[in-house]
Amino acid sequence: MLRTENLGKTYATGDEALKDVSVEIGGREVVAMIGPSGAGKSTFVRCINRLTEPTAGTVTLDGTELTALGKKELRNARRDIGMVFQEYNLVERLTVMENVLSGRLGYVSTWKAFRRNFSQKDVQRAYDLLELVGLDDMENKRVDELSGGQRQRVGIARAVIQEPKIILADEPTSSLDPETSRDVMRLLTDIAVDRNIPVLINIHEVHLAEQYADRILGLHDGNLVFDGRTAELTGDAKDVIYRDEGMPEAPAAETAADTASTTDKPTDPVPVEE
Ligand SMILES: Nc1ncnc2c1ncn2[C@@H]1O[C@H](COP(=O)(O)OP(=O)(O)OP(=O)(O)O)[C@@H](O)[C@H]1O
Repeated sequence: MLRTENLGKTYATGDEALKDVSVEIGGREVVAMIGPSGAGKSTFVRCINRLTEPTAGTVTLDGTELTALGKKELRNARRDIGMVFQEYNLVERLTVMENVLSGRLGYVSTWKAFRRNFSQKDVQRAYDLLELVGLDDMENKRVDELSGGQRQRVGIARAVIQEPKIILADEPTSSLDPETSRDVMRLLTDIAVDRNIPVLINIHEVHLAEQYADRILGLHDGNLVFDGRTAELTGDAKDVIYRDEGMPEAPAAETAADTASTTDKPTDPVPVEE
């Protein structure tokens, strides 16, 4: 269970990006955080694992108060949080397998990691995950040879191999085309169920949040102005979240036929030019 209490962030510039945000996220729910540009979505996600240091409030994961930890303890605690990034954050010149295994680095000794000496169990886990994300037989490809969707799948496999207690995804679909975005969202929702962990996704596209999330958090100007089941996200609720800003439009290609296959298995991603 992840709990934030009165979480706040004021940047050195004086920007109050997050104000008193208190939420609990647990079970295997998929939670989408939506809101206009600059509402504080990335700040919230990054404050959870202290990639950005909060300036107020607390973050607790399964009883451990992350905001109270020293550097070394925090490094250990971060193993419990799988991160998926907008720009993938992979090591481009390494292979798919090496990138996935790097998710285990927190678990192997520095010496072993230096020699890239992973246990057979970890290697088998990586193979299983590559199959899960639809990248079997691609383990020896260099990441810079992959499409955007394939890279994001590597990023997801790297997060899952940590065996985290929660996955945080910071704009995981922003660099992807609509079809690949849906594949990635479907994969993240499948992982929540299969691994029995919650997934928090910070996302611009409201239609994807509505299609895939169980619960929506709405931020406006650093304030949590909506926290409810996806079905409760009415037009009025969207007006509160997006007041004065305008809601991002769904892409024109987003038709009923496009969305009908959401329960299918993920298909191969469409290559994306980067
Ligand atoms: N490093 C920083 N230093 C100063 N201000 C920052 C910093 N990062 C973010 N901000 C400010 O904090 C506020 C929230 O930014 P944040 O990136 O969290 O919003 P967001 O909802 O994720 O936006 P977007 O959807 O455009 O990515 C904005 O006003 C932004 O300008």
